[in-house]
Amino acid sequence: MIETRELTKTYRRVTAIRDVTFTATPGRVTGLVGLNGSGKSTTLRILLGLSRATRGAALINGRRYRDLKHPLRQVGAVLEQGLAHPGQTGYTHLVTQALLSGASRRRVKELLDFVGLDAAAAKRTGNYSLGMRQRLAVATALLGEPDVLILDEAANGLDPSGMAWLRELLRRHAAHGGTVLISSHLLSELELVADDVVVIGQGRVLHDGPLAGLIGGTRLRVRGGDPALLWQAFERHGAQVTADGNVLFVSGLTAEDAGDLALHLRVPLYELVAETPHLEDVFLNLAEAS
Ligand SMILES: Nc1ncnc2c1ncn2[C@@H]1O[C@H](COP(=O)(O)OP(=O)(O)OP(=O)(O)O)[C@@H](O)[C@H]1O
Repeated sequence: MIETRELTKTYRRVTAIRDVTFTATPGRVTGLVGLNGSGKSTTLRILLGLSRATRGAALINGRRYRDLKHPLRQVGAVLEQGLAHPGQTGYTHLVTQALLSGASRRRVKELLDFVGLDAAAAKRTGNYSLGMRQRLAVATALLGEPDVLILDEAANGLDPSGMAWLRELLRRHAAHGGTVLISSHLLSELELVADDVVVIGQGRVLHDGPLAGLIGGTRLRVRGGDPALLWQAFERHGAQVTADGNVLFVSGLTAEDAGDLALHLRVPLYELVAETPHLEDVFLNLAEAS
């Protein structure tokens, strides 16, 4: 479980975050989304004890990071700037980190295989691609088998198959009861993995809740032979209807019901599409409204 309460961080004249309050619950993937400079890294760095809050609380499993008894076994973190020394091989880096978290060499080997770096384990990390460095960072985070995972822009540099791999890993971690908090400025990345979303804009929480609630309901886009007749029939069925020329936008009705009604009226349909608003648009609206 991750909790922040009225978390505020001020750098001289800049307030990076103000009164940021949210919870990331076990068993779910929580996405922290915001434009560049909105305060995501600041929030995550405070949670991980890398920066001090000016005010408020940042708790992991009910404690501040510095008060955790076995931090590396409770929290795994993937931060934007990789921690591996470029002269070290992937294997040496993991073995060194394993000593800190009390993990065995067998676990190191398992993880190299798990993140797909088996073949590159003997290469220096300085020669790794960005995607390989991200995979190594994920392996490092998993060393201590922590239940809480915190990832800052972890999908950066991953190709589509790497992204799919990371999504699957995070979903599986949550399915086993783990807590996952992942930040991104790309909403499309989180849309496929997050159960809950915390939207942050200019250091403030703009939305906190299930992803489905943020996206809102699906609406239908309907184009047919007699728009006025369709409009009346849809409204009689309790739907809300708006129009743009001959195209009707209908909410509160399933595509099946709309199709059946049109058939009953013998009005031909040329287009019947269920549209889900894109998260990017929802976010831009929230950011503009703030
Ligand atoms: N050490 C610092 N000194 C002064 N201002 C800072 C410092 N760190 C961050 N800030 C400011 O705080 C605000 C939030 O920055 P932060 O890095 O948390 O945003 P972010 O959402 O993670 O952005 P990005 O996606 O670009 O990493 C920005 O205005 C940034 O310039």
